[in-house]
Amino acid sequence: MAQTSIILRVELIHDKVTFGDVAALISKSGGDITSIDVIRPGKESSVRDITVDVTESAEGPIVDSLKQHEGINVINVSDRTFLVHLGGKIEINPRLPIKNRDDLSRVYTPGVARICKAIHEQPEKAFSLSIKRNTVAVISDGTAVLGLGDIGPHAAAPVMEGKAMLFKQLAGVDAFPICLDTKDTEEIIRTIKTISPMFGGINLEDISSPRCFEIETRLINELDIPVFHDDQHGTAVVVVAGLLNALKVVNKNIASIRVVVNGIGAAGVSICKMLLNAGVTRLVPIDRDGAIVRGGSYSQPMWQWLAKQPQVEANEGTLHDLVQGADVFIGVSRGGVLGVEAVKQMAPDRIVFAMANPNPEVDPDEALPHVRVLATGRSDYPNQINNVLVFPGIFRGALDCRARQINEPMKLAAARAIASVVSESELNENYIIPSIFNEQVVLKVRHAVIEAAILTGSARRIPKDFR
Ligand SMILES: NC(=O)c1ccc[n+]([C@@H]2O[C@H](COP(=O)([O-])OP(=O)(O)OC[C@H]3O[C@@H](n4cnc5c(N)ncnc54)[C@H](O)[C@@H]3O)[C@@H](O)[C@H]2O)c1
Ligand SMILES: O=C(O)C[C@H](O)C(=O)O
Ligand SMILES: [Mg+2]
Repeated sequence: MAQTSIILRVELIHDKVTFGDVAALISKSGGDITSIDVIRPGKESSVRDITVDVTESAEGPIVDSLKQHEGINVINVSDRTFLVHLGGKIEINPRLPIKNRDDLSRVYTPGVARICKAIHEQPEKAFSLSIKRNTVAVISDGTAVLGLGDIGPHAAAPVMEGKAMLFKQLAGVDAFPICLDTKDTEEIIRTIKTISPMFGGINLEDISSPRCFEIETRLINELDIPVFHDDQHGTAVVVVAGLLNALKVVNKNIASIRVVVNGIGAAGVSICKMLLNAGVTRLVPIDRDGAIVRGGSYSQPMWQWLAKQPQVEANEGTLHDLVQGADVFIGVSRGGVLGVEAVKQMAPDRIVFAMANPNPEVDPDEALPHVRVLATGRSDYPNQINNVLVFPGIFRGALDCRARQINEPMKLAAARAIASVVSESELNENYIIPSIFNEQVVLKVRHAVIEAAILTGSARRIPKDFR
């Protein structure tokens, strides 16, 4: 259940109600008071702001119970999550002020014309004389937004703005959110190619499968800047990083574990591929109609590819049948599809990565007593496996070395770099993956990505610290 935080502004009539009564009502309806501010003290009545952590479903009952109580006047209810979204979360700022005519004639006509001509003569100068070198487009069509599904381009915007904030804060990358009002593969490809001149990289986001595979492959081939579908590869990189460390905690070898991946969409396909590259020998990919089995026949090219891999199991069945005896469950499907009873059927020292957002495949509180290592995509539990550990550092590295593409060796290097941020002595069940606020993450990912880009010939420039 999604957790939120609300601020209740209430007036208390003192001869009818005490603050203790208010606190009891809130707590009885499932709210957790985190702070209280007195806005207006008074003898007969007072006004307070009460900040309360609630699940979305508890918000209504709390407000109703307060309203129904004599002596409590609910003046306002504001949701802190809504408040931070008022007016959007990012803005564009000039890098220098225009203070006089002289400045004006340099940044604008006539001065700017010389810069235009220079770029016209040598197009690669766009990287040094425009925002291109540090700017990434975060592009979605709104069809697979978090685990919310096809909610359209307008509703997708807050996620893309959030990614842009993270790009800037964590890696200094200027990212611009773009939501396209089309689901047509060709139109998406054409549009992205058309707007690409301003950008040094393209981060595709929340585009549903299987269209995301063709869109990404075509753009990689047709553009000379890196194109990276975050939900595929960002997720796969962070999953592999987390799994490498989780296996150390439970003392199991990657070559001997049996791994169930549930949800073979954008994230699931890329995770399966990367797991095979990392050495998994027993893989059970499952989508909503059951397992994708070795030797099976599927219309989706990526599923057909999986059906040809020798490490993919041949047994048909549902998630609940096949999760029995598994060492690892990785969910990138939908909230709540794995009950805790199924978790109990897994092998001892089980590892569960329930990564559907915003609600994981299994309730973390229910699963925790029954697993050795649990990770989710959320920030309110330990072991947050989220692609935010990947995209800022990968693009920082790719932009700094002007990479043509973000290739497999660059992704693997990123996974190892993330895993390495957690030292052997720090590693434990609740700490398999570094915090996104750990500054080592972007630094190490950037470094590893540039090194791999240089070695594989993807880099078009050697950054100063590598010369
Ligand atoms: N934590 C992270 O960093 C992270 C990253 C990417 C995606 N995700 C989450 O993973 C989920 C999938 O994202 P995506 O971009 O791959 O979406 P997607 O739409 O490309 O893929 C989802 C897949 O799950 C399948 N599915 C749906 N219900 C299922 C069920 N009951 N059992 C098995 N499979 C089922 C769909 O058929 C589809 O193939 C979302 O909830 C998303 O928020 C998390
Ligand atoms: O946006 C996130 O938090 C992770 C991921 O990109 C997702 O789509 O769920
Ligand atoms: Mg996403």
